[in-house]
Amino acid sequence: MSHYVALIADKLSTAATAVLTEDSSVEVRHVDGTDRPALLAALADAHAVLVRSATRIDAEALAAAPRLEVVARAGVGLDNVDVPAATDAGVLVVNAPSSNVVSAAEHAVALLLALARNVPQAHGALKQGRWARSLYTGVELSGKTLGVLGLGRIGSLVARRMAAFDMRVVAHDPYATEEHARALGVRLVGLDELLDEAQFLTVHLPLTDHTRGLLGFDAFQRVRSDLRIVNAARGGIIDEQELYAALKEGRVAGAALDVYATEPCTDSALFELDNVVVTPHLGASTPEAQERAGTQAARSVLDALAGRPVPDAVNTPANTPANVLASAR
Ligand SMILES: NC(=O)c1ccc[n+]([C@@H]2O[C@H](COP(=O)([O-])OP(=O)(O)OC[C@H]3O[C@@H](n4cnc5c(N)ncnc54)[C@H](O)[C@@H]3O)[C@@H](O)[C@H]2O)c1
Ligand SMILES: O=C(O)CC[C@@H](O)C(=O)O
Repeated sequence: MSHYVALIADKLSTAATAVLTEDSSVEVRHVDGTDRPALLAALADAHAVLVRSATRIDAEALAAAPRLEVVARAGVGLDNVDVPAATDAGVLVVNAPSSNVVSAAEHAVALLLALARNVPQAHGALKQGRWARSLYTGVELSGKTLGVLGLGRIGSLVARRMAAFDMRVVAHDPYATEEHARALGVRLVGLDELLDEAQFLTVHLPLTDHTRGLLGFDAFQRVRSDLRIVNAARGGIIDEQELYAALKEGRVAGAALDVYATEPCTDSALFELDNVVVTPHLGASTPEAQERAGTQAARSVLDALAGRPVPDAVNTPANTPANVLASAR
């Protein structure tokens, strides 16, 4: 009888382990994927590895994993997995594309509201005994223009929610259809128009070679000075030094960030600015999202190891799950 090792390299919901152990041929092992030597050693025996966003599965990790058949990302973003290298190695990559999108969208909305009304700053001041009412005057959302950069799953959920606040929502996404945008009450615009018009801007792009640094010097030169930016997608999409300069010089009014170019991030010049609200990559951190992400990733692992079709496989169609697994065995 086959024996498979499924390596859990980031903290996943216990429901993920429960799903994996439904199959008696699967042995679950754990490793701290941020401990690189430990990860590389543990990968030597692994047939499957399950990660969130902290563990990097790159060419070096794949080379250390001769038995690997599937990498499962318990979440959306795949910037920590080298998908082309996995495909070359005959390793299937899957994610859980809808598992945490509601949590991520709700967190972006929370950041937007916190930013508009200075909630964290006022909360901090009052807890220190300062009744700072005039210092923390906010702005209304109603009637303001929200720019949504990336009208995919999360961007669309945020657009729908913010339209209910009577915001005028425009979006830039070269792959979104007019029909989809119209159904959300959103107007599709070019990137320059979005940057010119937005009073709030929320980023919902994947981090790729095309989106890295997309919001940098040029973008911050053309935006309105009352712009408030929310980024709950990926840190590298915004150039942090350029954002800092724009905030410091009053070319941008505020920013709320959940994600950073390098994580964990505990020491950033941005943290010194009073018009910056920050959270430590919490977008997907709800029990609801984690249970869905963990169980969906685990089910995909079981499907892959059993040679069944894997609906959430990302390195297809050139490498169908069957072909990828056949070449890996
Ligand atoms: N903070 C968190 O915890 C958290 C949680 C989930 C997802 N995320 C991040 O959010 C990202 C978006 O997630 P999603 O589920 O909405 O993904 P998605 O694939 O559904 O949507 C991304 C959208 O971006 C568009 N896009 C791609 N390149 C673009 C470009 N250059 N300009 C404009 N639009 C472009 C795509 O057409 C797509 O519609 C993920 O890739 C992930 O990195 C973060
Ligand atoms: O694993 C996490 O908690 C973050 C996941 C999130 O950034 C994603 O891309 O799905």
